[in-house]
Amino acid sequence: MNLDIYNNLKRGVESTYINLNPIQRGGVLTAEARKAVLEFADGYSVCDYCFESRVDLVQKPPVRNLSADIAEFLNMDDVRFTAGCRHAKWAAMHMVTEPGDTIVLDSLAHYTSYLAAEANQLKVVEVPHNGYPEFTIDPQMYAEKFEEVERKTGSLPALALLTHVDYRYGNVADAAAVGKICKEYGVPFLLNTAYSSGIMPIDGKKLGVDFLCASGHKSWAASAPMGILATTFEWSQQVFEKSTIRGDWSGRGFTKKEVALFGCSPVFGAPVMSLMASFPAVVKRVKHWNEEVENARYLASQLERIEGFHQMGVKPTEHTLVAFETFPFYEVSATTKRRGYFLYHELKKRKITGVHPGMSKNFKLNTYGLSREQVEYVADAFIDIAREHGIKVGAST
Ligand SMILES: Cc1ncc(COP(=O)(O)O)c(C=O)c1O
Repeated sequence: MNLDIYNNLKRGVESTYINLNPIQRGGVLTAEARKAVLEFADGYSVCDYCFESRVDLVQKPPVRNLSADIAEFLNMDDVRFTAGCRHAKWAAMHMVTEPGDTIVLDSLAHYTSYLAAEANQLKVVEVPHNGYPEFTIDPQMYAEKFEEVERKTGSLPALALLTHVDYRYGNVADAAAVGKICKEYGVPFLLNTAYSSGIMPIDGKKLGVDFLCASGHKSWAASAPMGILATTFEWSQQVFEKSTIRGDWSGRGFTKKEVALFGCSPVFGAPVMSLMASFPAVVKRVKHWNEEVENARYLASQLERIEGFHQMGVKPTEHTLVAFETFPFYEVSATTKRRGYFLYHELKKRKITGVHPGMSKNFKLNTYGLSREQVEYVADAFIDIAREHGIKVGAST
């Protein structure tokens, strides 16, 4: 065993570079969060003053307040902290469905939605998207799928899941319309806000959401693994059901512990404290969502000046995660020694990172949190790379 490899660990990504990695933009810590992470880095440091056997009830540091404030911020009634959005989805499914049930989900759902269903022994029925180039989800298709499930199984689906913003094209789905259909049919509605809450304003009640799942490390400026499961008063008791198990020999029971949270939230320590320390900044930043989208639209318009480049998904984009089809770069890659990696290296030379190494035919990027100057710099860099490789660039409009 060579233990030296664990010394002096470094991330290997220059902090001065512009990072366009779609999954990373919304999880960049605030300065306050960096301080809190150091202060609470030790294992169970959040539990110094735990008197009620659950992290979400701890008052010093104010985790109890944070739960209530996040519920208010999302316009939901009750909140718990989970090990990522994936755990939140698993937990909601686990507590409101039975093995063998069917759930309906959008065909742009993240793999963790499918795996959460699989781990709960659920069958999935997909709502199709409308295909190239927009890939949108028609909310009305949820009603069609509900009826299809009822015809085939004799009962309505146990749950409907919608990915509010999908990870492939950054399309913002019409959650309110899906929420309304769910209410009409009486199907519980789970909204995956991994790419929306924490960066854009979300009102769970307005959207008709029963279970709102969020990702702290993706969109709330928190350290991983951090997730949020928010629900309504109607569901709270069932979703956060307390343990009833009893040792047959010892007679021991754990009646304060919540089953789907493994008793106590599994994210005490750095994750929850970074979420807490970033929360005031998050409350403020969602108010600037329109400016963020304007930056992404600007970048898309500049990249589309490059002949053969097309933005995919809804146009103009309604999110900061944007996907592009970039065939001319693919053609260039075939002529360079570095093949598909040429783009990665060209960007790296310009101190830009986060576009997946090896991608040149299409890629996605995220401008969230970048200044306008940084976005302009990125646009100029892509245009520069195109010109250097003989690709035509149209005039700026
Ligand atoms: C749409 C979507 N949902 C969920 C996840 C997973 O979130 P977490 O890592 O918090 O479990 C991702 C991660 O990329 C995602 O894109």
